[in-house]
Amino acid sequence: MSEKSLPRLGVNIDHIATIRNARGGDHPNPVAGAWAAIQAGADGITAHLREDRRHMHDEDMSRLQALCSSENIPLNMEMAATDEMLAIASDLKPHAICIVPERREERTTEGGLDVAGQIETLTPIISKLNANGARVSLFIEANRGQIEASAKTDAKVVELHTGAYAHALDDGDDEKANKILEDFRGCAALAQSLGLEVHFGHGLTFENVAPVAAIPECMELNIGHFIIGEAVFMGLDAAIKQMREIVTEARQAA
Ligand SMILES: CC(=O)[C@@H](O)[C@H](O)COP(=O)(O)O
Ligand SMILES: NCC(=O)COP(=O)(O)O
Repeated sequence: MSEKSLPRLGVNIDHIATIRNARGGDHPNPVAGAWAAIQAGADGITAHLREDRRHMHDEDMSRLQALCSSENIPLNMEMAATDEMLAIASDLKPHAICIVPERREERTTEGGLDVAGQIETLTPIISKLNANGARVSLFIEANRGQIEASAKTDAKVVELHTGAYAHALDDGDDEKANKILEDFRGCAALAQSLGLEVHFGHGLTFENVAPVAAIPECMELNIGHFIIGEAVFMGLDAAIKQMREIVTEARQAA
């Protein structure tokens, strides 16, 4: 079988900071976690600086950027489209920025960004981030209207939110999960045809990642909560390597 291009594996280290913050000290340190993830073969580090700073803190982001640039590994900063975050990102200059929706009261990122409904406010922010040297992605649901709107901005990438797919499988609703996978395939092809690179992320696990990794347009997967949780049982190195193995096998078999 000929070698197929493999999706990059971005490891999201937010929830190392969640554990650290439970006690307010410095352990476990997310930057040390990022270093360990890089040693285990992560292709990139993803970190979400939330407006409420529930996990990553500003100084974590500066230290992550220093680590990633010295290791020559891309840092993907997730952020809301606010003036505060734009100013931080402009100083930090990470390799990539993923603009995500944020609701202060939410438990996690519960949906995709409404690019179609906010195109006027998002476009100048994306342009400023681009001018600052970042590759900008938009975290959206697999919806054709959102993809078409994303292509009208200066963003180079869309990351399709896999949360609803993961929840459908958790609920045993295979029919719904399969329908969402069909949407992923159609939307990934549409996005690529419009010149957008396609990433996927949120709620991905050893159990559910394979069909997503098999989508030929998928260039990057961003996975955090499950890998960090699984590291409690098998170690971070083994969890990342196992995820990489599943992703590679899925893509090679596609
Ligand atoms: C956008 C996204 O999906 C990530 O930010 C990730 O889920 C981080 O964890 P929380 O959503 O729990 O902050
Ligand atoms: N953009 C999604 C991400 O970075 C990781 O999401 P999760 O695996 O923590 O749910």
